[in-house]
Amino acid sequence: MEVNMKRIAAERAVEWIEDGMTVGLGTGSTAYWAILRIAERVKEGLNIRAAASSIRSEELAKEHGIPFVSLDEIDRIDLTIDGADEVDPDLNLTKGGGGALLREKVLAAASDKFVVIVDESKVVSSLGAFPLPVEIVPFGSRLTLNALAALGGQPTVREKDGQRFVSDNGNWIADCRFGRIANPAQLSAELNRIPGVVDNGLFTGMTTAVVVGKLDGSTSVLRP
Ligand SMILES: O=C[C@H](O)[C@H](O)[C@H](O)COP(=O)(O)O
Repeated sequence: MEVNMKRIAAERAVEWIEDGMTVGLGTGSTAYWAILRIAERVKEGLNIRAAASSIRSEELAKEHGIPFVSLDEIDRIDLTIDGADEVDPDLNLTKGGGGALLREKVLAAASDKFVVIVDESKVVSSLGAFPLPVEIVPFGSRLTLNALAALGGQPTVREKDGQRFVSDNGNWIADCRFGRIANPAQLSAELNRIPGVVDNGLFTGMTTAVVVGKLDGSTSVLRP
């Protein structure tokens, strides 16, 4: 039987959720499995409340009966579980393949623990093979794209099903190709200095642990 590496990583991370916690829900095909497992644990009696990093994760969680809390009602999140597109040896991440990077970063920054769940193909020696998503405001986008290009990002505005992709926040995503990213924190700061950039998919110094699902059916946990 084929091993579902995303699912085993997700289910292992969900074991870390304890009664009474406020839990942040990530977005994507790996976070999907975490949400389903959390829903099972809630049905078994786990008492938590959850906040989500995207409209689709919120809908999935509500559909499966996970008690929900608005971010406007809380000051901290105990534990957020989310996927990633790449993880480097320092546990810096590229995120935003699904376009949810801004809300994901808002949740991660407010979380006491930020646990990342990936299959082993996402663990890389340096970030950059996966195009870096950058969320930009539509206003003046040509100027913002010029600034991203000047930094060496070769930006492409994301499309989905032949239409411009619009984030949950009404913004666009510029997928950038910087090649190997030698200093993720520095690049992240440079990107966020561009006025039309809302945020970018580099998550540096935020990760508490990475749970890696492996082809042999095992998991491993990476810590900074
Ligand atoms: O915007 C999407 C998120 O950052 C996802 O967590 C990331 O793209 C990983 O997604 P997946 O688990 O589907 O590979």
